[in-house]
This record gives sequence, C-alpha cells and structure tokens, in this order.
Amino acid sequence: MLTHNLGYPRIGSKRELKRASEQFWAGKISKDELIRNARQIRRQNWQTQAEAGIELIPSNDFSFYDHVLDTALLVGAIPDRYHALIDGKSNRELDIFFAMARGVQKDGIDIKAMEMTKWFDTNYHYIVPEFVKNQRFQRYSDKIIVEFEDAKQMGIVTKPVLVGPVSFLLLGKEKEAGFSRISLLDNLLTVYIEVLEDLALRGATWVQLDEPCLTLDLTEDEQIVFQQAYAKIRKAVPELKLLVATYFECSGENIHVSTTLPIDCLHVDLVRCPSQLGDILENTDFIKSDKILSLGVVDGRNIWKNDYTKSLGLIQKAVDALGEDRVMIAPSCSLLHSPCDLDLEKNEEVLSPEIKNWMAFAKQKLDEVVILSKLADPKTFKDFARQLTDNHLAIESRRSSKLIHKSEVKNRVSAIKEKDFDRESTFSIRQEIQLEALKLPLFPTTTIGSFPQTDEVRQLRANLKKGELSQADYDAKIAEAIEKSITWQEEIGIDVLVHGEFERNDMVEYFGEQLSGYVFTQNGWVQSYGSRCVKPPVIYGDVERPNPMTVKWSGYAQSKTDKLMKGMLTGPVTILQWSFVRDDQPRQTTAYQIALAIRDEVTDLEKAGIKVIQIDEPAIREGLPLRKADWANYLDWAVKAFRLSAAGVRNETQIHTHMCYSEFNDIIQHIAAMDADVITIETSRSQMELLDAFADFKYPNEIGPGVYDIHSPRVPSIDEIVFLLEKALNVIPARNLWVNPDCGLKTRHWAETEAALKNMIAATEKIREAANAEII
Ligand SMILES: Nc1nc2c(c(=O)[nH]1)N[C@@H](CNc1ccc(C(=O)N[C@@H](CCC(=O)N[C@@H](CCC(=O)N[C@@H](CCC(=O)O)C(=O)O)C(=O)O)C(=O)O)cc1)CN2
Ligand code: MET
Ligand SMILES: [Zn+2]
Repeated sequence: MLTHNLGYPRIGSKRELKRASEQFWAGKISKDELIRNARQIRRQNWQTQAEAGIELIPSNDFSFYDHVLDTALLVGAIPDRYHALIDGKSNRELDIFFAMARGVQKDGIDIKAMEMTKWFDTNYHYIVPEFVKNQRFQRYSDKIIVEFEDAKQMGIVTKPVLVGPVSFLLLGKEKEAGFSRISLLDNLLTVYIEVLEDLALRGATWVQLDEPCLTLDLTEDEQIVFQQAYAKIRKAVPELKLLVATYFECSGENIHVSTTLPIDCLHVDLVRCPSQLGDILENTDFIKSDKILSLGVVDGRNIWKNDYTKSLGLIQKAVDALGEDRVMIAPSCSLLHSPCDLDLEKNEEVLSPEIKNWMAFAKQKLDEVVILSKLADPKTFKDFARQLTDNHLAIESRRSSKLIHKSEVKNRVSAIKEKDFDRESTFSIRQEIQLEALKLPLFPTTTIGSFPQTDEVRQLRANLKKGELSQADYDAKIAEAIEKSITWQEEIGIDVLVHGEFERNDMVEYFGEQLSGYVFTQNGWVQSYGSRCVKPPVIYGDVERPNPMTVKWSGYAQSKTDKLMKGMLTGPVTILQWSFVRDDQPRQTTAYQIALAIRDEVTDLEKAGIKVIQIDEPAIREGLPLRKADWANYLDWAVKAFRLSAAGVRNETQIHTHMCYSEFNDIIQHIAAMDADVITIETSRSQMELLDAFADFKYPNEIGPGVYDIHSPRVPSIDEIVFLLEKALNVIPARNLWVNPDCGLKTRHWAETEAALKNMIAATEKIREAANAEII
C-alpha cells in the first residue's frame, strides 16, 4: 500500500515565498536571490515529506504564483501581448511569467495582466489560460524538469504533477469567437507527450495529472475528450505510470469515464464524497483491471484531525475488494489549501492545548497518511496501536467537549421564524422612505469599505501584538487614520462615507476574533493568490456574539461627520466560506448561527445612529456547489442566511451588500432575492457586460456597478468612467444607479486611490449635469 501526496503548500511555513517575491517585485532583491529562496522552500518541502515517510513525493507542485499559469508556460500558451517581452531576449521566463500574472507598467510598456478567478469552490485564485483559434502550442518552460532533477540530486525520485490537458483547456477561455478550445486538444497533447517522454527518460516512474474537471457536470463530448486524450498519452508513454487525480466532488456519472481511462491509478476525494468508493468498487471495469485506487482520506481542505477509525473502514473496504497492492493512501486534494505546520502554534493563550489537539495542518496530515497505511497493514498495525488510541481519544475529546455546544445558540436557531427573513416592508416602499430619510443626490457616490492597508497600519498592529504598543496608543493611531480619511472624503465630495477598515487585519479574521465558537492561529497562512495569503479563523463550536464588534469604530466615525457614514460588516455566507468550518454539523446550521450574530450587530449599529449598513457577501458565488443539482438547496439557505442577518432593521435603514470576483449571471434571481436595498458589484473588467444580466432580469433594487478596477494601480480617466456610467444608464433606471469602485481599496496605495476617486467624482458630476439638462 503506497502512500503519496498530491501537493504541498508552496508559500513556506513562515511565508518565505511571499516576502521574497514582494521584495523582488519592489526591486529590493535580485532574480537569482528569489530563485534561491524558492529552491530552498522546495527542498525543505521535499525533505519534510521524505522524513514523514511519504513514498511518492510530488514535484512541480511549487509555483512562483500559480500552477495553472505554470502549465500555460510549460506549453507556451503565452498570449501575443507578452511576446514583445520574449523576442530576442534570453532568460526572460520569470519576467514573462510575472507579467502574465500581474501585468507590466514600466519603461513605456503597458501590458494588462491575465484574468484571475476562483479555483473551484476554494479561496485560491488561478490565472485563466487564454486560447485563440488554431493556437499552436510548443514547449516553453523547463520548470518541471528543473524541479525533478533538483529533487533527484537530493536522492528523491519525485512524482511530477501537472494540470491534466483536458482540465487545462476546460479551465481556460476562448479569447475570440468561432471555435471551441477543446479543438486544440490534439496539438496540446503533442507538447504534453514530449514533456512526459522527457520525464520518463530522466527516470520518472510516476506522474500525476490533475483532472479536477472530472468531478463537474460534463457534456458527453467532454467525457469523450477525456477518453481520447488519455488513450493518446497512454500509447505514447507506455513505460510511465499515470496517476489521474480528481478532487473536490463525486465522480457521479463521470465514473464511467474515470474508471475506464487507460491509466495506472485513479485518485478520488473520499472526504467530499465517501460514497464514490462503493460506486467504484462495484464497477466491474475497474475491479477487473489491475488499476490502483488512491484513497483521498485525509482532508486537504480543513484543519481537523483525521478520524482513523473512519478512514480505516474505507481503506479496509478497498483492500478487501482490490488487494493491498492496488490501494494507495493520500490526502483528499493538494495540501495547498491547508496551513503549513501546527507545531508553529506555540502560544497557548491563542490556541488552547485542548483545541490544538483536535487539529492537523499540512505537515501533520503527512503523518496521518503514513500512520493510516501502517495501521491498515496487519504486519505493522501493532507498532502503531498507540497512535490509534491517541487518535481515538482526540476525536472523542472533540466530540464530547463542553466547549462546542451551547444550548442558547441552538435554541435561537431553532426558534427562527419565517418573518425573521423579511424586512418590515417591500423594497418599493423602503425606497420611498429612504429617499426621504437619507436625502441622497441622484447617482450617489460611495466606496466599498477599505482604504489602503499601508505598511504603517500593519506595523501598528504587529507592534500591538508584540506588546510594543499599548492598546490606547494603537486606538489613537487608528482614530487618527479614520479622521484623516473622513476629512479627505468630505473634501473630494463623496456622498456616503466609509471609515476605512484600518482596524481590521482581514474582513473575516477580524470578525472571527470577536465571535465565540472561533479560534484563530498565529501562523496558519494559506495562499489566496500570488503572494497574498489569508489566515482563515477556525469555527470549532456554536457561534455567538459576546459583544458588539464594529459599533465603537463606526460610531466614532459617524460622530466625526455630518455626512452618512456606512457601517461595514462581512456577511454570514462569506464568514462561513472563508473560515475553517466544523465538520460535525451542516454548513447551513453554522451559517444561521453566524447570521444571527451579524443580525445583532446590524441592529446595534442602527441603534448607534448608523443609517446605511453594508453586509459584504463576496463569497456567495464561490460557495456554490460544483454540481448544478446541488445549487437550489445551497442558494436557498445562503440567501436566507443573508436575509436573516439584514432584516432586523427599520425601513429607513439602508442595507447594502457587495460582491466581487465572480460571474453572477446564472444566479441573478437569487441575488435579487437577497433583497439588499443597494448592491455594489464588480463589473469594470468586463466593461459592464455583467449588467446585461441585471437588465434582462429587470433587477429591481438599487445598484452600483463598479466603475474602475481596483486590482491594478492604474488610474482611470474621467472619460472612461463617464463612458461606463452611460453604458450602465442604458440598462439601469437613473434613480437606482450608484457610483463606486469595483471593490475595497486595501491593496492599493494612497496616491492612486486619491487620483482615481477624484476622477470618479468628476465623472459623476458630469453625468449629473447631463441628467439635469435633460429634465430641464
Ligand atoms: N479572507 C479573505 N479572502 C479573500 C479576500 C479577503 O479580503 N479576505 N479578498 C479576495 C482576494 N484575496 C485577498 C487575500 C488576501 C489579501 C491580503 O492583502 N492579505 C495580506 C494579509 C492580511 C492580514 O491578515 N494582515 C494582518 C497581518 C499582517 C502581517 O503580515 N504582519 C506581519 C508583521 C508586520 C510587520 O512586522 O511588518 C507578519 O505577520 O509577519 C494584519 O494586517 O494585521 C497579505 O497577504 O499580505 C488580499 C486579498 C478574495 N478572498
Ligand atoms: C473582497 S470584498 C471587500 C469588501 C470590504 N468591505 C473591503 O472594502 O475591503
Ligand atoms: Zn470586493
């Protein structure tokens, strides 16, 4: 029974890669130094996995930014606009790579970055491959070879990992009309095969091809394409052992494809979908073959200790049907989505030993995989019996812990009534009342909440944590930042102000830290995109709000201005989605508990005199199940959780929500059902294309389509913004239109923020003038 791993966190256990990349981008270290740093992280990771006793260790799971982008470079899928960077120059690979990921704007060159989007239902973002008609691929990057050879030098023959060819195509986008990217498969395969042959020559025995798209709803054509692709690969590299990895969902009807692919090993995610084990073991094609089944039993998406008894049950079932030589043991998916190392959590005041004993991070998950394989083998079982007992005790300690269950919270959730989901009146009545109460001009201007999180602000928080700054001094500095931003917003003429979120480390972690039922880590970083990481807080028990969370700073901010100050909260679905969640109750129940906590916060803000309250739900789309059949159920409770959080206020109080980073067209009626008075939404990168959906559906409430992209330092011109606003006015009634950026400004610098917002105000004045002229 072999053990293997699908991928290890690449950021380094102390975020070494983040620091090195950001220093390189800032011109503070050389390319060679960045490459040296990266090599050290990779070698450390291989060593960690070898020491844990993992038999097949992955390589090429490392990336300087994103592994889908690595694949694009491997096969030379480099869009034309970057070719100027390659032509006639050598040693430009990393420059092109970063240009594709981040864009370039220097020395007269101005090239936009490629699009970035969510990786399945995770908070990880990948770079979307771009395809054109008759595109020819050719091998470009040697990264996969360099890493394989480097590990070999350490004495480790790794299992190189690649995004499989079919998923690579399916995850990308056609950049021109009139063709299907699937038609590019044959040519793409020639490059894959060349690479696989090279790896085989260099001594690779196994390769892992990730085909997570095998867990999605596929058309018949797409299913056939999987068969064709692997038939070709099989034929070209008969000597190489092929492992195809699926994860994040059930194989469902694709099981007929995945079990008959001409490969040596199929990996399945038994955490998300334990029932597929039975389906595969009943599949005569699979049983009769000599293929290996890799059991993904250790959860790569959460931080809870594995329940060995439960996993051993699954393993035994597979061994009984297939024999131990045809079973491998692994985490459910790449450990990219897990924090690195629980041993780094040493502060018992932050994470109590009792709760820490329930957890496993990436490094600990490796041990779990190895121990499970030893326990599943009668020859080694006895030597590991103690680990089984300890595991049993930990699982039992969590199951029966008094820390987890709070009857008041459970009772409150069961006492929720239908009317708790509804505002006092319908939107059209509320709109009239709010018009009167808030006295906002036509096309009100606002921002999404955060202003730049400068190094200074982050340093203040770091010093507070280290005890080098007192709470009082910290608060005084935050107050100063808020006041400064208010004065500035008043000066440039914004209508609905924000306080700037300077006091928040992150829009989810900040709330997690103040809710009971939550713990957080000191070092549990997980990559979100590129060098940006998040430290998801951990929900271990029933969630409750012991005290108001934002009233102090929002109240303070409102006291400093006569204008409207918007209260700023993160919504229940986003808090759920961006936390590590309980696996001992349905997500819906946890969402309702959080929703009640936010509801209390909303009503407290109202009592404190805040008249406009925004409840952000950027992750509502990301939480959507991967299979359409499961959508209705999710959307039902997700929308209700939002409504529950928002509906406790009077008609006069205006509820906003905000969404970004997703496609909303297919869930537009559910967004409408959230019944926020105003939605601000990312649209500028698609030039307001998104609005067609809002128009077709006749979205009834007020809406602020983002007028500029905040992900780039580029300052939009007044005319550009006017153009987008006019486009919006074609489909949105004037009285419903707001003016705002795409998203919060925390990742930006002040210089470009000030310039961009001034232009936004100037553009608004122009369209107001035009509208007034029309009335006269
Ligand atoms: N949770 C979450 N998911 C999200 C988003 C989001 O905002 N939050 N936005 C979307 C895009 N994703 C993003 C994810 C992260 C960041 C981001 O800026 N992350 C920061 C970390 C934010 C943070 O937690 N900061 C802490 C800790 C900062 C820190 O690094 N401190 C230093 C110490 C500082 C010093 O001594 O100089 C350290 O720990 O070493 C704080 O401000 O307090 C980063 O990687 O740089 C931005 C967007 C989608 N998903
Ligand atoms: C990822 S959505 C961000 C919303 C939040 N209020 C902010 O402005 O930062
Ligand atoms: Zn946003």
